[in-house]
Amino acid sequence: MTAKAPLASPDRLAAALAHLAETIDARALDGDASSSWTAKLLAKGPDAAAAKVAEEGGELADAVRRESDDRVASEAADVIYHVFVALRSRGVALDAVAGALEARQGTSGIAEKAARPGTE
Ligand SMILES: N=c1c2ncn([C@@H]3O[C@H](COP(=O)(O)OP(=O)(O)OP(=O)(O)O)[C@@H](O)[C@H]3O)c2ncn1[C@@H]1O[C@H](COP(=O)(O)O)[C@@H](O)[C@H]1O
Repeated sequence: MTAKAPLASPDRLAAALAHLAETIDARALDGDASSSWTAKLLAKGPDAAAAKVAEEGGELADAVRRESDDRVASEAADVIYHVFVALRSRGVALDAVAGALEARQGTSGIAEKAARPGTE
């Protein structure tokens, strides 16, 4: 595992994510598909949003494997944007995602997996 800097400014990331979520919400309400990628994607529905999540996820994986740090950050931003659009297209509130993350806080992934029914 490489020893890179941890998240140095969580407030900056939180602010960027909140701004992105608000922009996507605004586009969902009155975006114009001829001038807004978000509105165009939302108009196509959840299947199109899902396809972009899968495509961008693959591009991020490729970047993690063999591209520069800048490319990894850029592809991660693409994934986050398209995940937000996909959630909006399904009408799944970001609060629900926050709740899922909060529920996992303090529980090791290894402990969670071991506690699943049928896991020995
Ligand atoms: N963060 C993003 C963002 N990330 C990626 N994209 C767009 O997502 C599209 C698909 O990205 P790709 O890299 O797959 O582009 P591509 O390979 O040419 O696309 P394909 O031909 O493969 O479909 C491109 O048009 C990108 O510009 C984004 N579009 C918008 N945002 C944010 O959403 C805001 C509102 O954007 P509009 O809705 O377009 O006004 C923007 O100000 C940004 O903050």
